[in-house]
Amino acid sequence: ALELKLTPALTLLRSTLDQLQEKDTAKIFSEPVNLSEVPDYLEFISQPMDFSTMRTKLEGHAYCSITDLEKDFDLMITNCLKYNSKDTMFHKTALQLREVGGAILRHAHRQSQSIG
Ligand SMILES: CCOC(=O)c1ccc2c(c1)NC(=O)[C@@H](C)N2
Repeated sequence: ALELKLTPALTLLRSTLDQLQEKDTAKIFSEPVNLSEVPDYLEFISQPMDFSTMRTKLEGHAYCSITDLEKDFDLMITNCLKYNSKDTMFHKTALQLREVGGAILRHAHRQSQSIG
């Protein structure tokens, strides 16, 4: 039935998002960049993204596949790499999260193929 078919897909999306967020130990990606703290952020970044926004989208059925989730993860990382210069903790942290996140997403893609 439909409800049985959808549940594994949502469960895989949730567990993948949880695994990605767990690797953000400094929690710099947990919430949207604070625009009062970083007033020029939107001059450089047209589409902000963060894990709380991704979770709201996930629960709102905005992601139909792991690929959809991966697109927002990549957006979040590239925003950080663009805005923050190479010598910042933010930039270095984003590079590391991109690597470890890639492995998590590759595994999730494989699992997704097996649940159809
Ligand atoms: C309370 C001050 O917080 C920040 O200035 C700040 C807090 C979190 C941030 C960030 C800035 N910049 C970023 O690019 C993303 C990755 N995270």
